[in-house]
Amino acid sequence: MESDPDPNQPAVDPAVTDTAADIATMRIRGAATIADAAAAALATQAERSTATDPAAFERNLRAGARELYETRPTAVSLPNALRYVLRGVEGETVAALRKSTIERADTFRTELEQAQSTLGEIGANRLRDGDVVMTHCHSTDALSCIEAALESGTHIEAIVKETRPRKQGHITARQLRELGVPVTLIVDNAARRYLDEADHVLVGADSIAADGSVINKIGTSGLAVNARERGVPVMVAAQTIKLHPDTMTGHTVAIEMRDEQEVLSLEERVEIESPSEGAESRSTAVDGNDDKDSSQSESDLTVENPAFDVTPPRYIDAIVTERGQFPPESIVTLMRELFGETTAEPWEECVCSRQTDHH
Ligand SMILES: O=P(O)(O)OC[C@H]1O[C@H](OP(=O)(O)O)[C@H](O)[C@@H]1O
Repeated sequence: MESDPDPNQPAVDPAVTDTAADIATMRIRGAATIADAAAAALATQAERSTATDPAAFERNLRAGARELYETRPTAVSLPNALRYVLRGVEGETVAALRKSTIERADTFRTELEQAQSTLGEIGANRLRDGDVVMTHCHSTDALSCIEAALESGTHIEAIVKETRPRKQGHITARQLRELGVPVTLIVDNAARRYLDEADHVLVGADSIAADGSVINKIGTSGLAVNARERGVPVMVAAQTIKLHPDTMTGHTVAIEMRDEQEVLSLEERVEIESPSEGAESRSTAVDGNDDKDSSQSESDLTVENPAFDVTPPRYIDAIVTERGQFPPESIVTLMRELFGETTAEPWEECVCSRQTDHH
């Protein structure tokens, strides 16, 4: 086994860096899936760490956790997963620390899967035979409710919102069709019209704040307001790993702003800004020509691409978790029970950090 080249600068394993890149670029996406991948990456970091002493091992692990944490800011399942794993790291030797990290990550992943399936069974109780469910984005927690309903013989149909700009609605449509659910795919702007045909709005969550606000894919809040106006109940399917502990102490949830090119390609930007310049300027822009890049930065055409929005609790009928169904206003009691007063950053949680503090 190689020795650690520089124990003061622990190397993050390339597989962890790859997972972080996949999360940042959304090849790995969805709050629960991100949490699962982050826990798996920490186990990989532990498994492959070349550290020869406990302090170096701990630095390795914390560096990996930090790299994963810094990928996307909104889904709290990511820091909650890192915190869960790091809290279970214990032992006096590298071998013991490694073993406990891997076991803790495995436990986390198993519990995540179990929580989703329990949540699904609870959520399915809200769905009646023949109900039509309108979905937004793609949520494995929301789909778990539909899957459980189908398993108990309940017939469900779905109206699936496309979900611009990344069209995660296509993933939802594909998975629902695989389950045999009749699907009507609509553009986001058609949602209010089709609410007349829906019995439920069913969405997931990236984070849930202490006041019961739900942070989910951009467009959720408008959908919920329209659903309230049309008398369609809004159900949020969210494992407790989506509860955001920092909001108990007054912090707000950061809303991720993503790249403008998810909304407007460079070519489309040129079409808007200089339609008369024709194909030549389009191709230089697409090639990433430096002059074009600098003119873009000086442009007065601004594209904003927030990935999430906040739905106030008054527009939500129920938050369904693996611990039961809650009115949004009462979710804080569950948060206190589960998290206590936790506010530390996930990489500060590692038990062995106490050892490095003395150095
Ligand atoms: O954990 P599950 O229920 O799978 O997904 C929860 C939420 O994560 C997704 O975010 P993104 O597509 O990663 O930006 C959507 O906002 C979805 O509702």
